[in-house]
Amino acid sequence: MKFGVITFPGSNCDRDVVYVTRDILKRPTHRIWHEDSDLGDIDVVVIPGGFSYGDYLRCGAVAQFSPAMRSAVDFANKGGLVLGICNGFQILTEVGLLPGALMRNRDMRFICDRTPLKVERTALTWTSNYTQGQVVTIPIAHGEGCYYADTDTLKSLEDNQQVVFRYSSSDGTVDNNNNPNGSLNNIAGICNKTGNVLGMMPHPERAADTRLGGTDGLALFESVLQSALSVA
Ligand SMILES: N[C@@H](CCC(=O)O)C(=O)O
Repeated sequence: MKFGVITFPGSNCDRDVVYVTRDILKRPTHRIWHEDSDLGDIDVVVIPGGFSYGDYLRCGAVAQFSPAMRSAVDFANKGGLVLGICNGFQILTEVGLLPGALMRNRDMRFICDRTPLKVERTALTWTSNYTQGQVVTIPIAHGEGCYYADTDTLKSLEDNQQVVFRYSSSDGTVDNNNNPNGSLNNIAGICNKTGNVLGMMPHPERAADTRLGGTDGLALFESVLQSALSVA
């Protein structure tokens, strides 16, 4: 399984993802500059966190027009696996691969923390190595992470089981006291209807090495590898 990681001016988590896929998981990893429309021979595109194009206008608004993102949209529409982390999730909503929007955090402040997340769906390429309802601890770092969607969209996300991660307490309680940024329904990550596109505000790549304080995020990348093995 080969990974491709897009870098925009202002990305700051691209190397962290490369460290996980190339150095920890030992998988071929191709770095894709935002001006490249050729993604190369890859199986998974990762859109990393950061402040693409300085977060001007709003997070992800400019990145949606980059040649690499236009190719990533084609790739996703053909069934390719696309993961957007934090700024990557914001970009995925901007290009329309995922519904809804990420707005300013409820308290209007940038949050940098570690937060418990409840895994809501494991019948997915991205999460098969977790258990249903498992609570994992993953870092968050964002100013615009408050997930919003209109009532119909929210209902359809819930009905189709597209909510993959929710902010929770460490015992798995999902409520307003355990919602760092005010996201509707405590949504921390969603997938598209077909499940090949996942966007999440927390950073699994920052929880993939014991030296960084935890490995709860590594299972996400291992799930993807597992799915490739079971298909092969
Ligand atoms: N630019 C984003 C996210 C930062 C990141 O991706 O780590 C924000 O402040 O909301």
